[in-house]
Amino acid sequence: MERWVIVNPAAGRGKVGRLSGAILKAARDKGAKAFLTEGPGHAAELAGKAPPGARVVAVGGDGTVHEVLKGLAGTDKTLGVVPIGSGNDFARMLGLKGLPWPLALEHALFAPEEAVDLGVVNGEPFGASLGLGFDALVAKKALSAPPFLRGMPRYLYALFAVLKDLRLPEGRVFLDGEEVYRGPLLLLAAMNGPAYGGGIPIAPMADPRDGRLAVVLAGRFSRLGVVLILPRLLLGRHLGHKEVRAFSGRVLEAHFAAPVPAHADGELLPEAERYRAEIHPLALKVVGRRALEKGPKLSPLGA
Ligand SMILES: Nc1ncnc2c1ncn2[C@@H]1O[C@H](COP(=O)(O)OP(=O)(O)OP(=O)(O)O)[C@@H](O)[C@H]1O
Repeated sequence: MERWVIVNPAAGRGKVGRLSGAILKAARDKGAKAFLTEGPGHAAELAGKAPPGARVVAVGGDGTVHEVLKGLAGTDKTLGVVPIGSGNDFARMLGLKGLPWPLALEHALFAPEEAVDLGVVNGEPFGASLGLGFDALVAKKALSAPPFLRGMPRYLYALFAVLKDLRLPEGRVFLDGEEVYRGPLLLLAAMNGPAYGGGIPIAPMADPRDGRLAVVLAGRFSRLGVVLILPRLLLGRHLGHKEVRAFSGRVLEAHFAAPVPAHADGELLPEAERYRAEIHPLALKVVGRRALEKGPKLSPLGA
């Protein structure tokens, strides 16, 4: 089996760039082919070129994972992850968050594989999360924030800029063909894993192996309502709010009168008036923690 390692030097706010020499060397020493990405889109291109049956390891954050996933989805290649991004929600979903990179690399290259569900939205695969509306708008706004703002201050700037002009789109939401909501929509999340945005537990009940999307819908919210629910959201205690509903299903459709922004694994999608998301049960081969924990011998990762 060929093993490929794809390293995004821009991930982790420069951290991967600083470590990239050591990571490429470690990967090659272990018999893998290792590549440094040259810009957005390159990781997907590389992953697409890996031979059938290959194991392809994404080194970076959720954006890197998302790109590699695009190059692998629908093939028999396996996705491994070395989480060193600023958002590592896919790795969190697989139980790999927090591993030091040398251990994570060893694990991604050699641990047994397992299968998780694969999300697809408007034809594009996603691993952990899909978000429509408010959160995608904040991510979009963050792109145009002043360059001196980085990390959390950048997102806070974007959050308040979006809140200032908050206008909720009217939407219709269908789950497995049945209309489940019609009205103003703050956000709609269709989740494979529990968290997005670097650990925000929007769908604590999500299970990436249940063949279903965990859907969380936030309907009519005022500006103050958004500010007040944020702390609850960060603690995963938002599901009891009267304007928040949770569902689960295989096919989610959302229709709007005008294009609404969306993100998949934190990467912005082309804006659309209609979204169709579906789950493909156990369609993605990954190297997670689970196969190892269930297996006969425990590795040092068990520590
Ligand atoms: N060589 C490169 N130079 C610049 N950007 C790159 C390069 N390779 C990949 N990218 C882009 O880097 C972006 C961020 O990657 P990723 O999400 O993995 O890291 P991150 O640290 O979690 O970043 P962010 O906080 O911006 O999401 C991706 O959107 C990807 O397209």
